[in-house]
Amino acid sequence: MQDMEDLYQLIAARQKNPKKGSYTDYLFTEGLDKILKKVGEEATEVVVAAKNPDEGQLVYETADLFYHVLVLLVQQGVSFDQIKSELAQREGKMSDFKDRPEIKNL
Ligand SMILES: N=c1c2ncn([C@@H]3O[C@H](COP(=O)(O)OP(=O)(O)OP(=O)(O)O)[C@@H](O)[C@H]3O)c2ncn1[C@@H]1O[C@H](COP(=O)(O)O)[C@@H](O)[C@H]1O
Repeated sequence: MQDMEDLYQLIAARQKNPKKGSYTDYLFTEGLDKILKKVGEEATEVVVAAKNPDEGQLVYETADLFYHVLVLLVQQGVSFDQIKSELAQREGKMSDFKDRPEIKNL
């Protein structure tokens, strides 16, 4: 089994030591705009899949999106720990969203 952090590290290793013929290497060679295009496409495919009764398709497209987002983070020099820290510091802070004025006025 490969978790997200392992996959991030593998992608970072591909950037450091390019592997000829690798799709990941192809994305890094093409650069930021290509990676952004893929993230956008994959996000759209997740949206379409979620409206489809086939749960497997949603799982497949979500995995594609996660992979491409990890490639984007590596490309931009954002570490996996930065994402983990951001999520961790939100823990317990988001539960009072109903008290926000903009929510109360809905
Ligand atoms: N998780 C993934 C993963 N998910 C999706 N993809 C690739 O993402 C592409 C998405 O398919 P599309 O049809 O949208 O794109 P395409 O037509 O192939 O290519 P484009 O010209 O559109 O870019 C496919 O080519 C998939 O192979 C992935 N490629 C690699 N990984 C992981 O990354 C690791 C390292 O991969 P490589 O370095 O590429 O061997 C692998 O061991 C895998 O674990």
